Amino acid sequence: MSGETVFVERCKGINGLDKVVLREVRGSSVEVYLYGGQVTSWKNDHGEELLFVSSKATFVPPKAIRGGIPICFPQFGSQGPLELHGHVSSRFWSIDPDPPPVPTNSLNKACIDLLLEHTEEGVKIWPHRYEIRQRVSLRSGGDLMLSSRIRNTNTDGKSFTFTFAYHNYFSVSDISEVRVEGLETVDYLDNMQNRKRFTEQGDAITFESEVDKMYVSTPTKIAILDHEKKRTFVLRKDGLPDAVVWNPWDKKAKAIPDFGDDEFKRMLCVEAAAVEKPITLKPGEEWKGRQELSAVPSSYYSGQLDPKKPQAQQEMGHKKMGRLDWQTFSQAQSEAFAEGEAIGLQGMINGFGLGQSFVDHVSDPGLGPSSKAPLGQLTGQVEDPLVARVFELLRQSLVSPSSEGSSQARTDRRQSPMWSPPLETGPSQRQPEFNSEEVCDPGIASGECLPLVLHPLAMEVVDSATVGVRTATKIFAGDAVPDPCQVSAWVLSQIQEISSLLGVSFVGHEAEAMRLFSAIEASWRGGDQGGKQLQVDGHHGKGA
Ligand SMILES: O=P(O)(O)OC[C@H]1O[C@H](O)[C@H](O)[C@@H](O)[C@@H]1O
Repeated sequence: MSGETVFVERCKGINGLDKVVLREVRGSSVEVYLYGGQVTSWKNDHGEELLFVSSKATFVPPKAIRGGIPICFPQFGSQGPLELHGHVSSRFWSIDPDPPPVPTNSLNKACIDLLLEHTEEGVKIWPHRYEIRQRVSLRSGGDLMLSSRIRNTNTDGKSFTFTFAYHNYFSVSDISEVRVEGLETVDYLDNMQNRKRFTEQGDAITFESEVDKMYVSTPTKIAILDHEKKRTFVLRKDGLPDAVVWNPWDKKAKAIPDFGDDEFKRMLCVEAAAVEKPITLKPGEEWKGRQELSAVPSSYYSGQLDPKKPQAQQEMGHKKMGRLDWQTFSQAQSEAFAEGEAIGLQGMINGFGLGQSFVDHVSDPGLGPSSKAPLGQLTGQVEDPLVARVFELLRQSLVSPSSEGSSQARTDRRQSPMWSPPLETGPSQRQPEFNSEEVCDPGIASGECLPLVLHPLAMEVVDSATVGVRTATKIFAGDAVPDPCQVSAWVLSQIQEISSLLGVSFVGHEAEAMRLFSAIEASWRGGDQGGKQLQVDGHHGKGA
């Protein structure tokens, strides 16, 4: 690959409307129209479109763009006196000249901050003054993050109340092949029955007719599984307690002018929302909400299986994955999570090709003990060979020296050459079969916890030349600085990423860390598990 990636580019889109394109080195991209402040495209590193935009979308103001991610504010749906979904998706946003600071350790290079303020015209319709700041970030693993801040700028002392949604239109292969997980047993208000309240049944949601439901107080994570595409979208949200699920189906589709008659088959809206309990802001107050979207191969998703489906069918779509419970994390991790940084852990795990199988459990921040105590406990059963293998690699790399017997063992390991041959990860070395009874470690089988004693995050800023990679987090020190000719840029970046996202330093564990990530990389490059091949720029450590 030649040429530098332009992470953020402003250009003209359909009908000459201004848009901003975000790119990430591995090839993912996002497009955001200033009209509506609306994301209209999110592509993965294979260039596949992940969002639905109708072929009949007009891209002509004042009509909102049909598809992508419209913002609903100050009113969701028809819940109030305003036009459906409020008015901000038919307004021209600007690029925020004074955006909130980006965290110094952030790995997001592709990010744009948009701003929308009330207009005096608008005040006649909704008598309030406000400011909405929206950050759209394309994270290093290809995840799409939207975060919004809404401020009441009324000067007359009046509070205002609003509802809000990210009206996500996901692109799916065929709606009859899709199911949504995470909303089972959750209460919903059915928009098709005057918002009457029901409780969702215990099964994952599938689609056979029109659906327009507002699920209230949902879990923070919802998965949309597309069997045919073998793709799972994961929606994570914060500050947005509710979720709307909408598909117009055939009849309603025909009645929507900017929507193709058959397009209901290829889309599903699962919207992160605050609708049941409207939010009130006093003058000067600010509300924050955000969502992160990931798209991962379904074969790596650890979602609950539908007990009603025949086993053969389940295996076609979803391999049963291991359950890992990472019960505690360092304080740094908890704090990072609170700051919204740890959510990116998913991107890192996706980088391993594990999709949700670790994230499901790892991303629960837990409440770490003091940072002097073992930082984590990893227990569980591992049923998938690839997950088992990486799990084992992780365990080997992160395992406490004390659990390996003597401090001599640790010293020996530390004196081993920086570049140890990668652990064997070829097909013949993988555990051939795991059944539900088998586990990769006897300690895990008996439910014993493995203490992880990586050091708490060393937040010291070191000179980028010293670490050989661009980072503000101390990862390597002194003689342990790796020779970039010996490990790939991907390995360095993953070490960097896991270090900052987990809130740990690898000092004292450099060789194991490099061995671990190199082995994972080698495994991916060998890729006989249906995992995609890594696409690594500057393989020999030239950096991206
Ligand atoms: O046609 P729109 O204004 O874009 O609204 C499309 C749909 O959005 C939401 O999902 C609402 O719950 C639906 O009631 C509405 O029909």
